[in-house]
Amino acid sequence: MNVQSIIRNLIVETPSIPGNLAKVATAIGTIGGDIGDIKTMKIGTLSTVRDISCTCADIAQLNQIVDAINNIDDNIHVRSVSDDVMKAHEGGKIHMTSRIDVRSLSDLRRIYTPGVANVCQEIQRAPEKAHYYTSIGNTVAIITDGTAILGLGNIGPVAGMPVMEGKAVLFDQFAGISGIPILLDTSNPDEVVETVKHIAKGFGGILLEDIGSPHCFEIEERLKAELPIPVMHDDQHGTAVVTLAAVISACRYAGVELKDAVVGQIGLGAAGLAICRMLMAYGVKEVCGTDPQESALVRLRSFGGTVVGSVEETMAKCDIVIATTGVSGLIQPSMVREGQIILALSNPYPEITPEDAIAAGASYAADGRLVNNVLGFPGIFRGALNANVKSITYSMLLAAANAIVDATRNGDLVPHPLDPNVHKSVAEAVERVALIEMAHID
Ligand SMILES: NC(=O)c1ccc[n+]([C@@H]2O[C@H](COP(=O)([O-])OP(=O)(O)OC[C@H]3O[C@@H](n4cnc5c(N)ncnc54)[C@H](O)[C@@H]3O)[C@@H](O)[C@H]2O)c1
Ligand SMILES: O=C(O)C[C@H](O)C(=O)O
Ligand SMILES: [Mg+2]
Repeated sequence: MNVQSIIRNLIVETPSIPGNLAKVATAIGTIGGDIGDIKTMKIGTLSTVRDISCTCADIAQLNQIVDAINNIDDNIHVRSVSDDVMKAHEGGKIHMTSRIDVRSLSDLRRIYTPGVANVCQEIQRAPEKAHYYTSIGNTVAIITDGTAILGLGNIGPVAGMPVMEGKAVLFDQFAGISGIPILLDTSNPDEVVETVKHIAKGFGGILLEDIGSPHCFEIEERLKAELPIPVMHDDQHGTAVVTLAAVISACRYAGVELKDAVVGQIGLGAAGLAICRMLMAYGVKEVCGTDPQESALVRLRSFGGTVVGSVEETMAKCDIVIATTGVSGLIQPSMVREGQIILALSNPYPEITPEDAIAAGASYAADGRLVNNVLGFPGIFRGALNANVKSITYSMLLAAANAIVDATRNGDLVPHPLDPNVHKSVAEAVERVALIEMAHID
């Protein structure tokens, strides 16, 4: 499979006779299409209509697949090709809803004027009660300046909104948290910090998302120091937590002692440097990395990592390679060493596909769809909000990584993101550490 790809839905009509779906699947597979979900839309006496989701390398391959299906025989037809990804985004993916029905005048008076005034005054007298009488304690701002949207680069905050809405959907579904996207039209650290500080009162936590390096480091550090609520840059720490979990599992299966392994990081931006730091905090002795930006190398050295000259050198030297560059196809199969563990985490397209890495000799390989911070950030914030903690610490992040490892089924690198247990386990682990740490401070 090509590193880059498109997803389309084929609406296919076949005679209602056994064996036809197999012919369609064979036609798709022979051209190199990857079948996802198949939904049966209609079973008629004469014909059956199915919606077949298909990942293809590009439009040319999609057209070949359509032709191949239409050429099976005169009774099998592709009725239409739809782009369900675009359709799912029509009107946006999120909507603020009320938790209370307003059916009578007394409902109106209870939840709005005049009843609400008493609640306001109660909070005025005892501000900490806002945590109980408003949604603030369960709401997280998802803040971006649009400078590192996935691996698409600096495409601006508005173009990044679909990603932010996606994070809000995941917050809601996996952790019951309201995520509110906030789009900033500045990347200047002073202005970002000032703006976030001015709006922070309405939120129980701040998730920084797809803010590029190096300005993301200063922004996060200052906000953490200056705000009394949890602040976390997802691309740094959410990613580092999930990556550590995946690496721990891969090493167990491969019989490698992680702490003694040589780990190489290709790309030392927000995600890459945080992964390096997390691995070192875990006890890995040798972490090295490469990046064209001198400032990234200076940072790596300051954290105790060593600099490697190039992608080729990193691939040749390291037992475990983690890539977060945003550059699709950067790792050539010829660079892969026998038995290497390779996590090519760039989204939407990895530095090397897991299939190509395994075919080239890697013992374990994954991309950023599988090893994704979706396994981390919802549970981390759930746990932090439950404990009403002021900040998210390294111990909480390590506990989250261990919880992900414990929730991983034997043979897998990480749990399935739709497994509700993983988010619950991460939340409980973070809350437990948060409560212990708060008890020690008190
Ligand atoms: N799977 C996940 O959960 C996850 C999480 C966060 C980020 N990511 C992905 O990681 C990528 C980077 O994200 P980020 O937030 O760290 O961005 P970033 O802009 O902060 O960092 C990217 C870094 O890669 C470096 N780089 C570019 N080309 C390179 C090359 N040829 N060799 C070595 N280094 C190179 C850049 O100089 C930069 O330092 C994106 O594609 C993003 O989607 C994935
Ligand atoms: O958004 C994702 O899929 C993961 C990560 O936050 C990224 O920026 O790639
Ligand atoms: Mg991101």
